[in-house]
Amino acid sequence: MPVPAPATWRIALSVPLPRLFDYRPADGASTPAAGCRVKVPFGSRSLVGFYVEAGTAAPEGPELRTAEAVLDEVPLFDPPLWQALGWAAGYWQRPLGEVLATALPVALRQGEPLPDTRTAFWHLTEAGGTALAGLRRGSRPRALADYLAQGERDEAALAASIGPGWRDALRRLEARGLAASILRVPSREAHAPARAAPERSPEQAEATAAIDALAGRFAVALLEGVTGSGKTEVYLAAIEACLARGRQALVLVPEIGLTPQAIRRYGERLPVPVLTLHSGLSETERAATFARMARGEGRVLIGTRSAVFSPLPDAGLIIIDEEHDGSYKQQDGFRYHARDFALVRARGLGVPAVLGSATPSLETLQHARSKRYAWLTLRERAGGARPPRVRVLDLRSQRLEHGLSRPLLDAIADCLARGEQALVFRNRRGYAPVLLCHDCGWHADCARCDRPLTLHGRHRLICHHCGHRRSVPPACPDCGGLALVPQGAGTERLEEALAARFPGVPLIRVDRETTRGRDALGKHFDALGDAPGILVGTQMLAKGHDLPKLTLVAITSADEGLFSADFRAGERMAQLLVQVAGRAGRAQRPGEVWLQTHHPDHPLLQTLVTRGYPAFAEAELAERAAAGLPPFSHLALLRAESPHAEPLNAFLAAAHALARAQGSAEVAAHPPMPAPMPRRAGRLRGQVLFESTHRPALQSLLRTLYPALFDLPEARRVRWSLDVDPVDLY
Ligand SMILES: Nc1ncnc2c1ncn2[C@@H]1O[C@H](COP(=O)(O)OP(=O)(O)OP(=O)(O)O)[C@@H](O)[C@H]1O
Ligand SMILES: [Zn+2]
Repeated sequence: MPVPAPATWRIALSVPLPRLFDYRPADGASTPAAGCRVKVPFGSRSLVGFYVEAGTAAPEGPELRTAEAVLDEVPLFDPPLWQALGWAAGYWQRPLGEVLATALPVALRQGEPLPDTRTAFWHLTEAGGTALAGLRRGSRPRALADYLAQGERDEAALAASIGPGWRDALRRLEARGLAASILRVPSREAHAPARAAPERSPEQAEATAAIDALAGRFAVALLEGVTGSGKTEVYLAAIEACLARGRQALVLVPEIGLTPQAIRRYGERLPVPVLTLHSGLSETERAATFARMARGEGRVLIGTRSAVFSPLPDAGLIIIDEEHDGSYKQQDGFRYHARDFALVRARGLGVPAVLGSATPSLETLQHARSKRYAWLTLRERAGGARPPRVRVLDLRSQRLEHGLSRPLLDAIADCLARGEQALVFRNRRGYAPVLLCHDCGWHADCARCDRPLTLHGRHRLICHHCGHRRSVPPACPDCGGLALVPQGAGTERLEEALAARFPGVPLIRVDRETTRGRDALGKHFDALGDAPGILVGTQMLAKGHDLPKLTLVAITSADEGLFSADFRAGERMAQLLVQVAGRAGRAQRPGEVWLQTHHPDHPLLQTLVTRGYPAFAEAELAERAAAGLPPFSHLALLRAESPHAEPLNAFLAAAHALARAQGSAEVAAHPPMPAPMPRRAGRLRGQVLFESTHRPALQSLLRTLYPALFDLPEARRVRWSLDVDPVDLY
């Protein structure tokens, strides 16, 4: 008689292997629900994994180890989230355990319990009521007792009312038995918002009504509104309506967009506390936010990319602001796209999603054109502001002072004289992008990347690709000449030149060097205030900022991206130019945009300047359609790198052969190629591109190819990764 195969638990672990792991059930434990965390032995370690399903052990299989403990009674993932994450692992080709771990705050990933999210509420005890009159007038304990006599208060309210020293005073009352606290969940009752909404424009009202009409079912709306058109007002109105229906709202914003100013704006206008999730939070705070959302205590969550994994048990609405923004795509590990995953979640939850942008991605536009998305537009700026006037400055006939032309410098002088602010945009940090020998043409390259080193200050050369640093050589290493000259201008050089030209004028540089850490950007803006001054910086300045005194935007070079090999370079450049230009003249005073270029007749620039982003996007979509590029085809990119050519080529050839052997007529597997940047940090880089007009065909190929790649002996000798829907081909 055959022995019945022993039952096993199949566990997803966060290890780079595309499979589940079998364990014997933990002693005395009943079978957990799918998604519960389980502690299991793995090698010499103990790991936290996720129960997926029951299995049976193969009779001839290896001896199974026993699971150590089940950590959850109820899984941390609710069923729609669990399902969406399973889908994500399949779609973006990543081991389920890694995907599940990514979706959790680190503390929960490591097995901590869902944190207690109750708050201490303080009240006066009976003894406190009696003793109140005897407390010294004007003392802090007395003020505190008077305040508590009005009713129970949480600690935030005490801090706000009493000010510094409140905690000490409270401790003294507590020690004497005059005050006591209880822990409970803050009530969900709505309060009156601190600030009223402005009167909505007819366009804003129309968009709001259209979003409202989608409530209660899955639908996607593209809100295409020119810069400064008041998209945030539309989001706020939609969130209010969602809250009124008793539902939760999730708002995703780009990394740089979640400034304290933006958070305050939502907080002041909504009738509930707003939770946030961003890189500035501690792990404890992240876990608490997760718990608050999971328990339904949190009603509105605003966060960057990873907030898309938040539990939403009462979901009503998902908003993705600046949907075109590159920071929504995770560029390593589990390479998901938060916008796309947000839409998958909305579908699973049966709620509408709103994608907002002044410069929608071509993918999103194509969905709107083909009527899969509702298409809402705001054509006018809010509050009577006018669109900025754009001037193209032909650099071919101009002498440049450190990258700045005379007419531009004059315009900045006029702007300052009017008491207004100017923004000088250059998407290159450092002093100069190249250090050149004037005598022989030698230039300083990174020995590990074969790309020019960027000059920082006057003495340091830094590789922006691998971080390699060295000092400027005293003479040209090739010819011994002493004429080493910086070529081109980065933000540092512009700052120096502007400071020399406009002495005494407040000047603030905004780039990765000067703007690190939480709210560094907000501090820069505060320092500038409303006084006349100049901002000079990189794309950090392009996103969503609203500075009423800013009337002049100077784009010092519009030429990058015009001739790039990357098919998305034009789209990206157009988005960047329109967004940075959109910072000008957002309040009463009209704005002007100066665009310096050596290619004033370039069709891309011409279309953008004379007919705007929508016309540019139409033209670009037509070209993509003709060339069979996304969004009219779908890509997946297999990348690999190695210090040596032989293992790299062997792996790519084997992977390519494997794909060919699977033979899908609908998917093109292009032959192995060097990456657009063929060497980086001393490693050779290559890739195989898969392409299909039929997404399911591509997915079906990847489903078999991905696990098979792990089994290739060649795979062990290289670093490799698979990127589904890559946004850049580097
Ligand atoms: N109906 C309105 N009446 C008056 N002012 C408004 C109205 N709606 C929005 N505003 C103001 O207009 C400015 C621009 O609004 P908002 O920042 O929402 O624009 P946006 O569409 O998000 O722009 P961008 O895409 O450039 O970031 C803000 O200062 C906002 O307070
Ligand atoms: Zn380098």
